[in-house]
Amino acid sequence: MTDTLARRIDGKAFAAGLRARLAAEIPSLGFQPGLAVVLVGEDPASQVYVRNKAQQTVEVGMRSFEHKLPAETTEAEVLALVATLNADPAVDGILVQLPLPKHIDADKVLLTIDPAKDVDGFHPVNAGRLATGANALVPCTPLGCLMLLQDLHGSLAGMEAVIVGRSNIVGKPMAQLLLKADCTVTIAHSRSRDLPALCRRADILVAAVGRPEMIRGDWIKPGATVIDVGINRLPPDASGKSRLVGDVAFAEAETVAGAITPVPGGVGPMTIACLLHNTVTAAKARRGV
Ligand SMILES: NC(=O)C1=CN([C@@H]2O[C@H](COP(=O)(O)OP(=O)(O)OC[C@H]3O[C@@H](n4cnc5c(N)ncnc54)[C@H](OP(=O)(O)O)[C@@H]3O)[C@@H](O)[C@H]2O)C=CC1
Ligand SMILES: Nc1nc(=O)c2c([nH]1)NC[C@@H]1CN(c3ccc(C(=O)N[C@@H](CCC(=O)O)C(=O)O)cc3)C=[N+]21
Repeated sequence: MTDTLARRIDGKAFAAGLRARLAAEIPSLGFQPGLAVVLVGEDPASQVYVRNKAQQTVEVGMRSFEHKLPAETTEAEVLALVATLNADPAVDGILVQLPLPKHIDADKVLLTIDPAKDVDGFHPVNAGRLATGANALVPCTPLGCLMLLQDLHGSLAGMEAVIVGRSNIVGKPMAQLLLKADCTVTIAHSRSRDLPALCRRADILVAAVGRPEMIRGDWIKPGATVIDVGINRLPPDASGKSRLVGDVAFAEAETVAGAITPVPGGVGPMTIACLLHNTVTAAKARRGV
């Protein structure tokens, strides 16, 4: 423990700045980038998230195309919609909200998205490009984490980074980005031995597990930078309020860490801002600007 609390990394403010820079750039492009979001089913959390995305898309001056389909939609219908969006010249970015209902093969849907419009960066072509150091559309959440880290530290060269979680959406692309930024990278997962000891090596600790407050204060090296990707909604307490917490026990961690992202207000807002950023990048590349 140290006497001072960790610096809180304000992802919400950084994301607002990023959106303001996009809003300033878009009028000079000579065309209006368009983002299509596909939502299958009625999951209330996804509906809120998709509404936020659509609102922020319009606020920065882009076109938003929302496709809300009922939960019973067939896989063939989703594939046909993606094909239509691939062919639509007004659409620069396509995002299919995950998770999809169980009867739809998500990998098959992601493979159908034109890699040039894959603003989530989930298509294997973009994952392969990122892994080999080529120009890629990079998954939004890890891209947002990298921006926060570079804003705080400048160069990350030589730093020990430990990422807990190895999903294709967060953990793996985060590792690729930190490796590219010259960190020494360790990826931990559910089969890792002595996770607390692994975490204590980290100058940069990224938590992307999906387990509320799993990472404790005494797993953190004093002064380390902690990036908490986890978004976990706890069941309502006695007063009926449900609370959002990360994968890190924040109150403990902030007495040890040098800097830490809060939940909410940390990584989450960066994900949406990076989605808009990727849409502008994809639009410029496709239209040869
Ligand atoms: N802020 C944002 O914008 C976003 C937040 N999220 C949040 O981030 C979190 C992670 O998401 P995502 O990557 O999609 O999740 P996944 O469930 O796809 O992956 C979780 C990873 O954590 C690992 N894991 C699970 N339990 C343990 C454990 N006890 N010890 C060590 N590792 C463990 C798993 O290991 P294994 O591979 O061995 O099973 C897996 O690699 C979630 O809370 C999600 O809601 C996700 C996307 C965007
Ligand atoms: N194809 C696809 N791409 C995604 O990027 C994707 C997805 N599917 N499915 C779901 C996850 C989750 N995700 C979040 C994004 C922003 C916040 C966010 O803005 N959070 C705010 C507020 C959250 C709240 O109050 O509910 C915050 O952390 O401050 C959260 C979660 C993107 N995901």
